[in-house]
Parts: sequence; structure tokens; C-alpha cells
Amino acid sequence: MPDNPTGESPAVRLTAVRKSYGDLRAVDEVTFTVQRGEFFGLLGPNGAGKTTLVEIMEGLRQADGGTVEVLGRAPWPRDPELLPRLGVQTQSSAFFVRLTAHEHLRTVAALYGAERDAVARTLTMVGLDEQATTRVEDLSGGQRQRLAIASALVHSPELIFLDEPTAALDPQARRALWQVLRELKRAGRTIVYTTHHLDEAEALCDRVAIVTRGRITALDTPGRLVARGGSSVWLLVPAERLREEDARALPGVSEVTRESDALVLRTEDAGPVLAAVEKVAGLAGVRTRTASLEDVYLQLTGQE
Ligand SMILES: Nc1ncnc2c1ncn2[C@@H]1O[C@H](COP(=O)(O)OP(=O)(O)OP(=O)(O)O)[C@@H](O)[C@H]1O
Repeated sequence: MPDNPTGESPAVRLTAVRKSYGDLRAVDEVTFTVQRGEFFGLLGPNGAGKTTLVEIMEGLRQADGGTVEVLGRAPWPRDPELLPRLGVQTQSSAFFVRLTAHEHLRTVAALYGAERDAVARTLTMVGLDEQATTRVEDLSGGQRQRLAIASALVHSPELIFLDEPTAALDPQARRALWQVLRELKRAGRTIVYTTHHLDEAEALCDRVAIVTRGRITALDTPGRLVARGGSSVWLLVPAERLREEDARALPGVSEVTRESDALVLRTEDAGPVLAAVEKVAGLAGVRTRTASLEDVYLQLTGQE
């Protein structure tokens, strides 16, 4: 993405950022820029360094080296002018537990000097209208998570950090949150989004950085990352209709694996292989699958 033509500083600019815990290099020479208005995903296995990196951007942790610029300012040491412009949801968000959801959010809103009607609006946005008068300790895990997200959004920050925000959400709540996030993006907000859900990154993010052992091993649009995975197509044939050795003998099939009740035939040229499968097994129940971000992710992080 080109630099902003107006000369406005990017949302985040990291240059050669490092952070070690003892001998462990949690963040190792990380350089990237997040443009304003961008939906930027951070993906990587457990312990890859994503949270450390996000905490450095949020000003919660000091980097050992490199430069960190957030909305044109240094987040460390704590910058009181910067804080209200950031929205932060972490995996261990804190709550005022004696309060109801509405009271909690009103307190957060007051701390940030948010508009009066922002509390009700934000509760509606995250689907917590019915829980407005429920005490925080009586909320379910998913409802608490939604309240944590609301707490990061209530003051309309320019730059929003969400660390695995859908981890405890049921599928409906997850999709509803996607909708909220898409609307925030449409409204011009910048979102830095950590997730373990590859489908989520593919559906939401403009660009995705894959973090492996503290380093950025890939950074691109989901589409271009998927294209890197090559042009393989996988044909899933019901296992009872084709023997594994017959599948291997088909011209153009490069690999055959088993996946529950299907044989999975990998090929670079699906047309002739489909024709051959039709001859020996028929096409009823045969499905095809192209490369996904998950395939590329697994290749890059060595988790295959
Ligand atoms: N305060 C700390 N002290 C010592 N080591 C730490 C500390 N915080 C994190 N680490 C280590 O640094 C590495 C990176 O951790 P980090 O939490 O940043 O990874 P992550 O990518 O966010 O992982 P996850 O997906 O599991 O949340 C891990 O090996 C972790 O054990």
C-alpha cells in the first residue's frame, strides 16, 4: 500500500523492533507499516510473539530496540495524548466486576471522556442490550468478551487493537462481530487484529502478517498469500468409491491422502483428473477445494 499522499503519518510504523525475555527473542527485528483505515491481521502460532508485539504498539511494553511510531507518536513512555486515540482489547481485559454491563461501560466511557450516548450505542453494537443491567460477574464468557470489545470501542478510537476477540464467541456472535468490524472499517477506523482463525483473516483483513518465532515470515493481502500457495486443487472423492492405489495411478494426481470418509487427490490440473475420476468412480459426491490461507499459513509456520 503506498504511503498516504496527504503526508499524514501512518497508523503504525515499526522499524527493526526487538524484545527479548531473558535469552528468548520474542520479537526479532520486526518492520512493518499499517496505513490509516487499514484492517491489518497478525497471525501466528502460540508463542510466536504477537501479543508482545501488540503490547509494544499499545504502549504497554517497552521494546528493547528499534523504533515504534503509533499515530505519529512514540507510545513509550506512556503518552497521555495518545491513549484516548487507541482502543485496546486484550486477552485478559479487566472489568469493574461489581457493576452492571452498562455501568461498567459508562465508567470506561467517562475515563475517556466519550460522548453520553456512546454507552447505549456501543452496547447495542456488540449485542449486549439485554444484558445491560446484568452484573459483569454474571455475564457468560462470550458476553464478557463482547463487553471487553465494547470497552475498546466506546470512545470511538482511531486505532483499535483486538487480540483474539472472537476466541470465546459462538458462531452467531462471531459473525455479528465481523459485521461490527466491517462497519468500523467503513467508518475509517484502523484495526490491528490478532487471530487464530484463518477464515476470519481471509474474510476481514486487507493485509495479513504471519509471525513465526518473533519474525514476520510473510506480509501481504490474503489473496496474494493464497496465490503463493500455488495452483493445487484438491478433489475429495467418497472413499468407498475409489481405491487408494487406483487414485494414485490416475495421471496428473500428485498426492493422495485420506480425510475421514474421503480420498483427497491433489493435482495441478483438475480437468483431466476429474474426467478420469468420472470414468472410474463417477462424479456423485465429488467435491473440489482450492488452496486457502490456512494451507499457506501451515506451510509458512511449519505446522503441517
Ligand atoms: N512476560 C514474559 N516473560 C517471559 N516470557 C514471556 C513473557 N511474555 C511472553 N513471553 C514469551 O515470549 C514468547 C512470545 O509470547 P507472546 O505472548 O507474545 O506470543 P503470542 O504469539 O501472543 O502467543 P499466543 O498466540 O499463545 O497468545 C513466548 O515464548 C512466551 O512464553
